[in-house]
Amino acid sequence: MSATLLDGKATAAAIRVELTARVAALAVRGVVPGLGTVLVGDDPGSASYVAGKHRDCAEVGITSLREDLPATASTDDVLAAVRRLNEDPSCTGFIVQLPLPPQVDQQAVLEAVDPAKDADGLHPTNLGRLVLSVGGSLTSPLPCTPRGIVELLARYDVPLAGAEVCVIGRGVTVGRPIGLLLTRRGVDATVTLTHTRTRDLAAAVRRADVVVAAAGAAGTVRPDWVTPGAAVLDVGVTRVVDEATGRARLVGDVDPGVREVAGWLAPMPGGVGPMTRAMLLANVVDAAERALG
Ligand SMILES: Nc1nc(=O)c2c([nH]1)NC[C@@H]1CN(c3ccc(C(=O)N[C@@H](CCC(=O)O)C(=O)O)cc3)C=[N+]21
Repeated sequence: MSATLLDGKATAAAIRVELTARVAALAVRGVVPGLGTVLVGDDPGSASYVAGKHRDCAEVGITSLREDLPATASTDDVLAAVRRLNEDPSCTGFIVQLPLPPQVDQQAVLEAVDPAKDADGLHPTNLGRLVLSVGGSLTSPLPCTPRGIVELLARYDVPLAGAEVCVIGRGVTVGRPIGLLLTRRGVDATVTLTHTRTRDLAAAVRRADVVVAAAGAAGTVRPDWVTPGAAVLDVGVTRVVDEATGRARLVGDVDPGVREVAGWLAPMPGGVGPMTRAMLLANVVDAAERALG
């Protein structure tokens, strides 16, 4: 038996249709949401992600604004771009594409974003609000990938209440915040956060009903570690060069054999990535609705 695919591509497309209707309703009230992006340098991967975000915006009726800076930009140059978007009323939400070049103070840049316009949900104020809200409604933006994962699991009715979740990877965009979402009242999962120094990763994965693989290391999750029927979400993206063809391709953290053991699988590509993009749009539309009251 092969796992049921958690189809992030199709789910994200359905979410974009829902968002298109909400954007049309905002237009009736005289508001057009606008997503800004700050892109520093010319990394082809980052450029292609940013281009994808602007395509998504066009599809749902969100205006896009771009601040493209050279790879040599200083912290002050990036802070100036952030301030322009903070002050631009046509920009209702924006992101600073990560990673930033080493000479730019990433922490200072993320803190300079107006928390009300933080489409990534990565501003300290919004991460803090997430820490502080154990239950009840959260009106601040959520980090896009964690929100996308919870949304994908919910739409496929993967049980989370009382479930054991193993998160692999302690990164700020996925591993650290996702436990906060999954342990909220009403979601009620139990979360183990593992990382490169975890003593027995295999044992932690074997206990899990849900595995979130966000380590960024190809083949981390072995088929014999996965409990039959578990849900496995592949969040890793690693560039590998094919020995035979010499061509680069992207691979996830999950060994291909896991598909035969898992009950559900969010593959890479086609799983969590498209959901991340859809949640960015959702954060922008949410912010525009909140601004109207
Ligand atoms: N401020 C900021 N916010 C981000 O959200 C952010 C970032 N910086 N830096 C880089 C990472 C990476 N990321 C991805 C989003 C979608 C796919 C995606 O849609 N991937 C496709 C395959 C690749 C493709 O088709 O381009 C898929 O999984 O099906 C991948 C990666 C967002 N990031």
